[in-house]
Amino acid sequence: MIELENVSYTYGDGELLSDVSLQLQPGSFHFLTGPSGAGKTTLLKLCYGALLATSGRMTAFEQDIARLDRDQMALLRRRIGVVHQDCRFLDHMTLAENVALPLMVSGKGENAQKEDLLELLNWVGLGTRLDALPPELSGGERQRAALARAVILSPDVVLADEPTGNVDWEMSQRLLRLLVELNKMGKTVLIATHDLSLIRAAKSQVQARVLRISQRQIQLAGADL
Ligand SMILES: Nc1ncnc2c1ncn2[C@@H]1O[C@H](COP(=O)(O)OP(=O)(O)OP(=O)(O)O)[C@@H](O)[C@H]1O
Repeated sequence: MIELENVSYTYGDGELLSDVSLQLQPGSFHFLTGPSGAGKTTLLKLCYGALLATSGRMTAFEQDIARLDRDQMALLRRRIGVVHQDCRFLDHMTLAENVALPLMVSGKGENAQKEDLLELLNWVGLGTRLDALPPELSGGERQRAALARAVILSPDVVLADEPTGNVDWEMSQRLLRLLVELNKMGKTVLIATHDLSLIRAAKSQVQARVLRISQRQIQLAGADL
């Protein structure tokens, strides 16, 4: 579904990822871990085409990401939902409007059903917060809204960058359950996190592969987490 073949990435002052190969199979669940600055966010950006590999080949849905034109890239982005580390809401728009934004941008806003939006917001437990403005939301509410926005276009793949950053343990478990639920619906899920206790907690809920970025390489983490 998403494949990296001998991918390297350099920001300018040295190579961050070196000759990395990885496959995300349809319906799989992955954690991506590693120390701060190891390149987790960068790897996610390569997966959804926000960055292009310095060398090597990135494939998504059997298409070479580097060869996509603007329209093809837009279609790719619809098939990959991203929960960004910093959530990135527009503060003058309500929670419901923010979550619905991808529908508007993709031209699906006209046909969108209010009931579907409400169902999605109920699913993340925000059905009563539709009119709240982003600055009024708690950290956990923001993260759940970001998750709802990431999946509103029914993507095949969900990439979540530290989705449980800045929330307490109970909320991180709630977010994890939502991501596991998405995976059980057939979506491929990749979570970048430095929170090893989250990974341990997931073990009883889902069969997940744990990848670790270390010294510019990606390794499969052992059972010693
Ligand atoms: N746009 C950029 N230009 C130059 N360097 C960058 C840029 N973005 C990230 N970096 C650097 O690349 C390295 C990896 O950053 P990245 O955000 O991918 O790591 P990360 O593993 O996600 O870190 P964290 O866990 O702290 O979020 C860092 O040293 C960072 O400073």
